[in-house]
Amino acid sequence: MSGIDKVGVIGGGLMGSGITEVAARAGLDVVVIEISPEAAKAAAERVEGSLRKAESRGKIESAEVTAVLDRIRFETDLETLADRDLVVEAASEDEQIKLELFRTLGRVLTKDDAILASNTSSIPIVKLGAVSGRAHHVMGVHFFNPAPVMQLVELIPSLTTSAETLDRMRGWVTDTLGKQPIDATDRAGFVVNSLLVPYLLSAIRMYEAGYASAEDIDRGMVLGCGHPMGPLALSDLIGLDTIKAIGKSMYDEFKEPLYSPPPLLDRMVDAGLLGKKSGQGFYGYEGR
Ligand SMILES: C[C@H](O)CC(=O)SCCNC(=O)CCNC(=O)[C@H](O)C(C)(C)COP(=O)(O)OP(=O)(O)OC[C@H]1O[C@@H](n2cnc3c(N)ncnc32)[C@H](O)[C@@H]1OP(=O)(O)O
Repeated sequence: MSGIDKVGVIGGGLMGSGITEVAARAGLDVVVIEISPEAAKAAAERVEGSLRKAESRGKIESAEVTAVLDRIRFETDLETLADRDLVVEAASEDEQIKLELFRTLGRVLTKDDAILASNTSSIPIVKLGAVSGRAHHVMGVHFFNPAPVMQLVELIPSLTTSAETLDRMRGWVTDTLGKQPIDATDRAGFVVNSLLVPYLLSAIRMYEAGYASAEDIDRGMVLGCGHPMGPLALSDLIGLDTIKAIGKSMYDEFKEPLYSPPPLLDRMVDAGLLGKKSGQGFYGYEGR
């Protein structure tokens, strides 16, 4: 057994709310930290909205929705995480923000063997471990969007993560959450984003160059390759700011031009066109 019963999640955005839902549905007590009461309220609505959708699809009973929601608390003070067995950081993909969080969390957690995990897709885990002062207990645990639906979790130990921490996280992901892990090394992009992000950026470049319409690029990959959604719709789902941040981290690490965010992506992020979460990306989502 992983011995992980009390979980903290930093950030209730797309990924944080999904991870919260997954953990609470597995019967765990979850505290979510947001930056303001307003953001905490939005995170609570996100989790409830997803549970109601699952309920409407017959994936979960109504009584269980209430029980799951009762297992989640939304807070704004990191100190409320003191008694947690595991904290999963799912803040925005910004190295400075994450470093500051790990510095603070390393001090806040009171249990000697408490694990600090990051859902980062591209920031070096070893750096987060170093600033936390408890590097043996720090690793990456990378979920996929939408977390309640996607089966995969990447496990990323750094050079300083202990074997025991990795074993406990593998047990948690497999036995408690019922997800399927793969192991990755601490390199920007890990396994999946190293393959996925250049593909998404290539689709954006193709659209930018006027090769084809967004709809036809997406239909091409859905109908021609059997993907559940096309690359531009998937970019909107992930969030264009997130894709830009991941591409930039990967480019910084490898200097591989395919990872470099194209100008159209920069401009869309500057304009606040972030995809589904902002209501507009390559497609419009108002009222959807
Ligand atoms: C960038 C990051 O670092 C890494 C990433 O996250 S990369 C992104 C990875 N994600 C992807 O590639 C997503 C690709 N897209 C897909 O798989 C699908 O299009 C999708 C799952 C997003 C949506 O599929 P679609 O069929 O249109 O949606 P929907 O019918 O609402 O839901 C799909 C299934 O999930 C279920 N579901 C939805 N919400 C749920 C929830 N909260 N809990 C449980 N099940 C849920 C639905 O009931 C449905 O199940 P069914 O097929 O048995 O009825």
